[in-house]
Amino acid sequence: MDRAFIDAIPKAELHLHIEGTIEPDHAFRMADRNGVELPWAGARELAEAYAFDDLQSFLDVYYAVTAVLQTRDDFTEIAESYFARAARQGVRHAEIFFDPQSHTSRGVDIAVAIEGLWAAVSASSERHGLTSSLILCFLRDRGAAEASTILESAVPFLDLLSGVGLDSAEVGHPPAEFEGVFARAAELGLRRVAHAGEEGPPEYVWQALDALGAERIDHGVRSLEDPRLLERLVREQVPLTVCPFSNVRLKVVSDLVEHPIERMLHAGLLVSINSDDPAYFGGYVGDNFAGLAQEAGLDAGALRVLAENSFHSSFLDEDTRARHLAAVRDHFESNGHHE
Ligand code: HPA
Ligand SMILES: [Zn+2]
Repeated sequence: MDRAFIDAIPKAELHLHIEGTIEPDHAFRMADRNGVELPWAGARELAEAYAFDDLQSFLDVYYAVTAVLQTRDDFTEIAESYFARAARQGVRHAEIFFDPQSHTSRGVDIAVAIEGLWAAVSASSERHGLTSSLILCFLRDRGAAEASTILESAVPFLDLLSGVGLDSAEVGHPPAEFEGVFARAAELGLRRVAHAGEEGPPEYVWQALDALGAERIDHGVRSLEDPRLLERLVREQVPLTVCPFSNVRLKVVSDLVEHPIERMLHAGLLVSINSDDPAYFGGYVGDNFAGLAQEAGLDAGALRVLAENSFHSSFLDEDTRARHLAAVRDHFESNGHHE
């Protein structure tokens, strides 16, 4: 399969942290413009810091770089750059995460983040040919009380949000602690997703489903360790948004060849492929698809199912989903990759 064919597969991206799309050179351009001192000498030194041992070692760099984001335009600009790159790799719909606490904790108002991102989201269809929406994530290591405060501060912007999520350092911060916050989010009409089973145990996936009412699990790769959980995820067709490059870079798996994505597909799980933090983990969603094809040997049939799953896992309405699924079918059939 050639790269152009892979990039042209219509895809939805459902696990993408917008703060994880700031490329090193862009970070330094914004830092210079805003008079922010980054703790690296330049873009090359920053890129060299992208050798991670685990989730926490990545998060330390990721939060440090968010300091460059100061104005509405900065937020608009990073979302614009992401949409431009994503569109070139076949993304037709993106449900993007943002971490407001990483901004409010530095004195940047939540309105700056949401309004800045919204300017790009609301224009993404016209400018980049892809639809998009915003999912507000709570930083689980900052606790439930702060999550409640941030959720209430987002209420004036409810129309600009599609859902809430849960991210940041997983181990030691079980989903059940956020039961009340997620219940309130549901009451506000927001969709619910949660990171679970990345570094944390299968028990956290159970909690995300049962205590939080999560409609999608972000990562969830450790679910394979629990046969009862696996059976439930298959039976209920709970979407798992898997991020292969991220899993390799954060040492959740040793390399792409060892990645369990094919096992997950064969088990009947509703898995999709996503880039997580593409500026940090070696590539965007098309790069993840291409990596799996080249290194892990995934064939056209597998890539097709993964692309279809991305739309099945999205919060798009039925008609829109059906339109995207027809585009996936046309892509494979008109290019001679019949199953
Ligand atoms: O992969 C992730 N896991 C948890 N928190 C995150 N914040 C950005 N990326 C991640
Ligand atoms: Zn993530």
